[in-house]
Amino acid sequence: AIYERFDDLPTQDFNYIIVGGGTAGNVLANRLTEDSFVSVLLLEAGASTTDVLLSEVPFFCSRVVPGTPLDWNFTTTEQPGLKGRSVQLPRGFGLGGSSAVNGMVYTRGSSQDYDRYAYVSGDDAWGWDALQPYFRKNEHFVAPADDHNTTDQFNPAVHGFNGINLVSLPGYPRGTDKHVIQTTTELSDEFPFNLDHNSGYQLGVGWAPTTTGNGTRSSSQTSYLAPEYIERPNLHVLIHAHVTRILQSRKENIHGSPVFDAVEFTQDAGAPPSLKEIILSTGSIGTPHILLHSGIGDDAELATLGIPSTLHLPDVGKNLTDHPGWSIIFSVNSTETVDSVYLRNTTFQREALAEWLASKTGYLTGGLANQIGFLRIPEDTGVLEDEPCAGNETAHYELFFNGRFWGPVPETGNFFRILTVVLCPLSRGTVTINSTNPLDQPLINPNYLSHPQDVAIMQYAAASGQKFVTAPVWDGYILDSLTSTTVDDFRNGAHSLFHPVGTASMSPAGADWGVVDPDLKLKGAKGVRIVDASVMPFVPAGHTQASVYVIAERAADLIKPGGI
Ligand SMILES: Cc1cc2nc3c(=O)[nH]c(=O)nc-3n(C[C@H](O)[C@H](O)[C@H](O)COP(=O)(O)OP(=O)(O)OC[C@H]3O[C@@H](n4cnc5c(N)ncnc54)[C@H](O)[C@@H]3O)c2cc1C
Repeated sequence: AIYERFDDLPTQDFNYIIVGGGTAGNVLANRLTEDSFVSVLLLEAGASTTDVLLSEVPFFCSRVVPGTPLDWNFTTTEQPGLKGRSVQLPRGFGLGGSSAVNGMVYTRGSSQDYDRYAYVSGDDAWGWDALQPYFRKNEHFVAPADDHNTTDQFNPAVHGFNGINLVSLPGYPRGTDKHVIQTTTELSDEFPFNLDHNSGYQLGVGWAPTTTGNGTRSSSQTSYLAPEYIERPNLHVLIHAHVTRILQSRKENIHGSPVFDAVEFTQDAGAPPSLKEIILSTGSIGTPHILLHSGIGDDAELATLGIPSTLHLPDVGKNLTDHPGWSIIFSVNSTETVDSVYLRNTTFQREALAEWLASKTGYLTGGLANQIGFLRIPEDTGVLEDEPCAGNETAHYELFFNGRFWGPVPETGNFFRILTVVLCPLSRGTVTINSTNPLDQPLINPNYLSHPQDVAIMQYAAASGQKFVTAPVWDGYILDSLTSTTVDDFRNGAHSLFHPVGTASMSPAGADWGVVDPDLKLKGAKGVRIVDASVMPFVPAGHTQASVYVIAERAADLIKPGGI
């Protein structure tokens, strides 16, 4: 059940304490409590997010964050690569975590992304083939909200139909669907059609599935904590519990490793013990934040703040990697755009909401975009000095086709937008702290566009987006390009795609770098595992939630007694 106060919990004996009821944390809460003899406490700083309309309605995903009660409201430090701007880095605050506020795009990346995780961590079980059962345990593919024929839009052979998390194809047509798909025929060399990006072979342009089902968002709360699971007597979810540190109630074990066996949090509850393990699932920002305040990080850096070191792990908070994105915008000769159909039409807004509330159908079942492209920069262009991606079938950049203006919509005009994304950035940043108060925000410095090759890829991607709309099908539709593709322009306009990873990265067992071993145990310590986006050593060439779900599904098997 879900509790608001620690004192109301029916027990204080737990086998596992999971910190963070987000994307990964709820998978673990579900899977570990499949064994009725295992007792789990899940601590979440925010509240429940089911029944929050902004989260439930797919179309509202662009409004649910930033700057709402469902957001941690993080901003980055001033970014030299973005002309000194600091940019918003929303993270979901509440059960479901970022899966309750994200853009819902369901992409797994390329098979090579996972094979690189296996190679870098020294554990073949993180490879694409080995993870297939876990993708299927997660995914429950369902028909789109409008029940249209999806034969040419995905390959059922690569999807899971019996998992827990709902995934489906776009549930409402967009005015540019035909244009985007026809471009894959007219400019097939550069923009080939890909029936299913989630097959492991991601290159090309195709339809974009989302974590939706029955016209509604599927978050890790609506799925993994659905009523049949949350009612388990061995699953205890405590909300409004902001964890500040993990603690050692004993000094160290016989091998000299520190044992972390208790957590401190904002409800005045003392420090409940965790009998077997503490699992940190607080995400790429929250996890290093808690570790650093617990004295786990670089000794010297912690000493400058006067935080006593409990474990010298210099890589905590390092290796922060995120996807930068930038939109190119075109004015178009059509009133069938999101701007005209919805954003400026308050009558239709009311009607669409009424339809969604009555039947979970209609315009508001649509997400951000119906199509997406994963593309590579040809070698002979000379743009790239080194291969930044996991392999030669992994995309360097993404084009995300979204029929609306970005930002406050001008009073007149109709627009088509292509979001361009650098998928394998070489820029690296940090999450650090500059205060001893764990309730203060951390310093988040993703160092966007600090590596020259990222800049070159973004420029190529923007030019590629311009090229896309030169296919004959766009004749008479595109009126004007409103964005130039100079480096100055996108340094002024680029932003986060909200995919931070890498701040508690996996490395081989025994390696003197990284933060967790391939079994996700905190290096050099006992009693702590990390299961969230922070453990990924590289950001996958896709949106990150599918990777987080699959990591959590495998982690559950690693954690279960006799786990594989
Ligand atoms: C606005 C936005 C749009 C995105 N769009 C997409 C998309 O379209 N497709 C996609 O694949 N990915 C997308 N992502 C990224 C994706 O959602 C994340 O990579 C993924 O959900 C991260 O999962 P996680 O488990 O690591 O962290 P989260 O899901 O963020 O979970 C962390 C949880 O821990 C809790 N927590 C944190 N600190 C504490 C603490 N100290 N004490 C207690 N609880 C704490 C948080 O409240 C949260 O519930 C988006 C993300 C955002 C924010």
